[in-house]
Amino acid sequence: MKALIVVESIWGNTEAIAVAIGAGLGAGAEVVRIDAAPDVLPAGLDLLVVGGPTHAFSMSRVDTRKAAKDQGATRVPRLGIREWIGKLGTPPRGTRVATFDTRSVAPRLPGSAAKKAMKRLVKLGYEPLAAAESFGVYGYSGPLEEGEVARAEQWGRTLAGRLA
Ligand SMILES: Cc1cc2nc3c(=O)[nH]c(=O)nc-3n(C[C@H](O)[C@H](O)[C@H](O)COP(=O)(O)O)c2cc1C
Repeated sequence: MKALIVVESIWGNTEAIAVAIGAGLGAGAEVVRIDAAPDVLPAGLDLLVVGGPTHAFSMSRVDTRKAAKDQGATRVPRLGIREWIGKLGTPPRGTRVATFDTRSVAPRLPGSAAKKAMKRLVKLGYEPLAAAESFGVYGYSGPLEEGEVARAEQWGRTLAGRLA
């Protein structure tokens, strides 16, 4: 099984979820930060997993990442999953996809980057392996809601089970 997990993260919460999903997926899963994500996907990929923070009800944009910087974030990626997905072409037939996001649970804000990402990826020709999934963080910078790392690892195991 070959899986690539591409993650955008500003304060590290979404990245921690990505690492846990990778552990759940098991051997053959690789986590890559958005800044280092390849524009052309590796050959023989069984599963692409894409995750990012929910910003303004959707995937981040230049202005929302700037807003994060203005709030003191120091590790703001130069591009987000929205722009990265925009560079992807049609995948080989049968390439599966899963998407996840983090979003604020206190205060509880609406929106899901994962749902928007899934819509774009399905339009490109990826086949969904699971419904878009969300994980909770407190406020903008976190930490993650209790139990979310374990739930992410379990979600990774579920994905691996569906691929088998
Ligand atoms: C500019 C901005 C807009 C945000 N908008 C939303 C939102 O619409 N809905 C939501 O649930 N969370 C929102 N958040 C909270 C983010 O989802 C939260 O910062 C993110 O999950 C943290 O993940 P990270 O540490 O990986 O960056 C927003 C955060 C920022 C900085």
